Amino acid sequence: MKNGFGTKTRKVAVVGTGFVGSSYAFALLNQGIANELVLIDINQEKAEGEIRDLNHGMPFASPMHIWSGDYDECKDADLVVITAGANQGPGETRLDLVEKNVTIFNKIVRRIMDSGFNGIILVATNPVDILSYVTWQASGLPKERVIGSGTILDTARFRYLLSDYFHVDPRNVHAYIMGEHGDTELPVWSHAQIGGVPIKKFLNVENVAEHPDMKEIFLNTRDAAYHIINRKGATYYGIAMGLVRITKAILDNENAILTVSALLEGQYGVNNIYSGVPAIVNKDGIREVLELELNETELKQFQHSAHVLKETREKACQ
Ligand SMILES: NC(=O)C1=CN([C@@H]2O[C@H](COP(=O)(O)OP(=O)(O)OC[C@H]3O[C@@H](n4cnc5c(N)ncnc54)[C@H](O)[C@@H]3O)[C@@H](O)[C@H]2O)C=CC1
Ligand SMILES: CC(=O)C(=O)O
Repeated sequence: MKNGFGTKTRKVAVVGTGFVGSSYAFALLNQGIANELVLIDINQEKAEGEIRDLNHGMPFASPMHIWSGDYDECKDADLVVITAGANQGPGETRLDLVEKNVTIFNKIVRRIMDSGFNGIILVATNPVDILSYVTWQASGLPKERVIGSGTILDTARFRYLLSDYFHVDPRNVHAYIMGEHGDTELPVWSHAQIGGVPIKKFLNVENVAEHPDMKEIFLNTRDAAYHIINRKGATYYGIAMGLVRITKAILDNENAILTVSALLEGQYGVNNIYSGVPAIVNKDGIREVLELELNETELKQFQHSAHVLKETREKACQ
């Protein structure tokens, strides 16, 4: 479909215009990735305020039509990004949010689907792996078209901290965080490399996982959200940029490899769980989950993480 700018419409709807949703909208506008953006929130005044503020930046950005609306606006969206729901207070884990946010999601997803929507849903609300599963179930969409932001942010934090330690551009650091976006996530040291050179060669050690500096880097990655929430109450810029990265991979049909939350059906010995894994993302959503050869410790950690996600989901959804 053509829009008023004479270009193909790339329409994104955001449900939830709090810290994460509004930062995502701002990053999307700055990067000129979509040309139609609709913001939906239970607090319509908040969504309207964000629209006005974003629109005043338009003379400095690529043309984009931004407005606030209701769920019927999802009907012809290419992508709906859900960032609505409760966030963590100091000391709260992501899994502590599960009951509140499952209840909210059941309502939101029904309203999105009632609009006639038939695109891709990207979930960011926590606990993101469990809510991605709930969205997949409640929407009836194929698994490829329900994506969680997974460990995209954790992987970015990890790459940044490693780049800072080794004094190398983070774009040249290739290392994944997998599993739950949360306390049971794991660093995949066995495949971590910088410009093609394994990190163990840089450190001149056999077991990177036992290196004290690498242990500290992983802990600072895993606990980054707690460190930020204790200082400023919430995290939003990093995830907003991660969500834009996934959006670009979808709208530009990039076949990009990103650590997102995907439904696992036997990969890594795990079934019927959404969890953070490297996957190929394109216009159809998740094209393929990559199955890395994890070492024994990593595989056990990944399966433990999946077990915790499954138990939490079953308790919350019974
Ligand atoms: N996946 C990730 O890496 C990250 C996820 N998050 C998660 O994102 C979520 C949002 O966080 P913030 O934006 O900081 O929270 P926030 O409280 O600033 O915003 C939440 C928004 O959701 C709206 N909302 C609540 N119930 C709704 C409903 N039924 N329908 C429509 N809108 C509704 C609220 O009015 C509010 O505007 C949280 O669950 C947080 O934990 C935050 C950072 C990173
Ligand atoms: C809040 C959250 O999930 C994060 O910053 O990782």
